[in-house]
Amino acid sequence: MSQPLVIFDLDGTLLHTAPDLLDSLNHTISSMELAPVTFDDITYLVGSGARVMIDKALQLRNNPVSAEEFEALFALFLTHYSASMPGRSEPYPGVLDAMARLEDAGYALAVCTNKTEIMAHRLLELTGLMPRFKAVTGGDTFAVRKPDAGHIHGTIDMAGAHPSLAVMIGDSVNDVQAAANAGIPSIGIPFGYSDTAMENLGPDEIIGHYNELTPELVGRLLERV
Ligand SMILES: O=C(O)COP(=O)(O)O
Ligand SMILES: [Mg+2]
Repeated sequence: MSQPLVIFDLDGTLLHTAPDLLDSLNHTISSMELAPVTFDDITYLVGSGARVMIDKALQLRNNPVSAEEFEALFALFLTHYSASMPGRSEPYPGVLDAMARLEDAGYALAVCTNKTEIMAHRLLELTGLMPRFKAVTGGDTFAVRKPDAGHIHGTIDMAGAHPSLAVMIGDSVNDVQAAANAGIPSIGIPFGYSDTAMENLGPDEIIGHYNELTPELVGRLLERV
């Protein structure tokens, strides 16, 4: 029997990355002389990967660009973001203890993020967290990404786990929806980057702090499946 698996989203769930994402995004759009976006825009901008984030920022500033210009902006973002890592990004309060509790209880851990795979790996390497995860998949690892069930199922496969013994933890509609599409339970955290209140997204559980993320809670969710 495979190990039960707890899958974390990355931006806004495992790590508070918004200040660094914002810096790199503003560096990127300033190349087009566009006014910076603000921290309040983050809940709208983050959650579907850097391409969507840049696209939404351009829409906010009413500044459509050609496909070629867009690729140049995306490259500029990746270069700046990669060079700035780990920047000010840090784990949310209590998440490292929660990970340790789950590991001690026999759970394996994985990350399923819409960040590009190379950025997710680099950030987790630089924060020292990479060795903790059986699999880390990004928005470009497979042909599909969250909210598509295939992203979750691909992550579970890579971790050597089984969908009947996996739980997803995330901060946005993409996470809750991907879990529902994949037929696995979800835990929503309300302190990340979502422009819809977590209780309206319908996860199986909501935790207000990582001290509520216990092996007992995950075990209960898995029994319910
Ligand atoms: O960076 C993003 O837009 C999405 O990242 P997440 O899936 O880890 O929340
Ligand atoms: Mg997120």
